[in-house]
Amino acid sequence: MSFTIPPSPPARPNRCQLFGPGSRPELFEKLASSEADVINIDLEDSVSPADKAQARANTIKAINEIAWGKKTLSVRINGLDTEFWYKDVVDLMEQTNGRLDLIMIPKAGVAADLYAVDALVSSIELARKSEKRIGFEAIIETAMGFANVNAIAAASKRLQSLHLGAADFAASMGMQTTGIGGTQEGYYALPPKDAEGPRAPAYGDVWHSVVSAIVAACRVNGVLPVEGPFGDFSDDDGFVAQARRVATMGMVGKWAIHPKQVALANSVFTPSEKQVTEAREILNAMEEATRTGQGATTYKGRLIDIASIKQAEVIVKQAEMMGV
Ligand SMILES: CC(C)(COP(=O)(O)OP(=O)(O)OC[C@H]1O[C@@H](n2cnc3c(N)ncnc32)[C@H](O)[C@@H]1OP(=O)(O)O)[C@@H](O)C(=O)NCCC(=O)NCCSC(=O)C[C@H](O)C(=O)O
Ligand SMILES: [Mg+2]
Repeated sequence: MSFTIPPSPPARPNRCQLFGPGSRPELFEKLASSEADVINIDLEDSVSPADKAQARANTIKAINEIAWGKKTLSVRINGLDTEFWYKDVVDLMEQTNGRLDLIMIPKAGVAADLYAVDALVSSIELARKSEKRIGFEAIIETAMGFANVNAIAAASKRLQSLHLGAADFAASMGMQTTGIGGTQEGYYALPPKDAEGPRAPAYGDVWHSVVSAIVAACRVNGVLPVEGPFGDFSDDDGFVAQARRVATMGMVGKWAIHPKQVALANSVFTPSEKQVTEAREILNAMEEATRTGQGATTYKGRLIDIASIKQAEVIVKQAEMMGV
């Protein structure tokens, strides 16, 4: 272990974040009554420029009037290159009742993007003598954000989570696809020309490197890593496969852009009974091994050692936080 111990991420469930455009107020009660842990009302790319002011007003009314229960409530503001973002922040903070938990910053490219929003938010909190500190979420969805992900993850004490935005990321990287998340048709390899058997394509995970970079940056800085949207909400199997891949890589949750994706995300990011039982059995086996002076032992025919304790603790801690 390094002498530098990374901070712990926020201890709250973040299995599913359900999005709804601020310009569709008829969805707000449905967001509030969903099973998602986090609700994101969007003022950015799902709202057309002509609707920005109305969407902001709808969102402020909804924050003040709807019973959001125990949900973490977040609003995605407009990008820092627009004329909208400062007013998003000022109006949200000055005209709401303290129920807003997080501000989501899209297309974070450099650490100073978070610094700028932090300065504005801090000034408003000071002026209003607010006891509550607004937290941040930021989206890595540009080549610049990918290149600066470590600095962005360390940029503000307010930062609670970092997200992959697959659609903007693909565009910014110049990727040859219009798919939002999941397996991409063109990203495959073939067996060698002279290999035996049929020459079936093997699809790779085109998001792997950026997911891995986000997870590492988050784990170093005590921030939650979260997977963004999966656009084809008619493809449940594709959603689950993508969610399971990133859960296996260390992400804690995923966005839902349609209500039918909420249960899918919750089921993937809640450890199963089998996983929790196995993790507890590993901890018991290692306790017994330690008692008899061994650092390593076997469990179901495979090696377990002191590192296995840490792996098992990840699952047990998640289960305890989610009450399963
Ligand atoms: C994708 C949608 C536009 C589809 O809307 P709609 O056609 O109304 O869906 P359905 O008819 O299938 O709806 C069935 C029922 O579910 C309710 N509904 C629909 N959507 C939502 C929702 N988001 N939250 C809660 N409830 C919802 C409908 O009202 C129907 O209810 P009922 O009539 O009572 O049965 C729409 O789902 C939508 O707008 N989704 C969110 C879009 C969004 O927020 N996008 C922003 C995030 S993704 C992004 O920005 C990309 C990212 O930044 C990147 O770069 O990757
Ligand atoms: Mg985006």
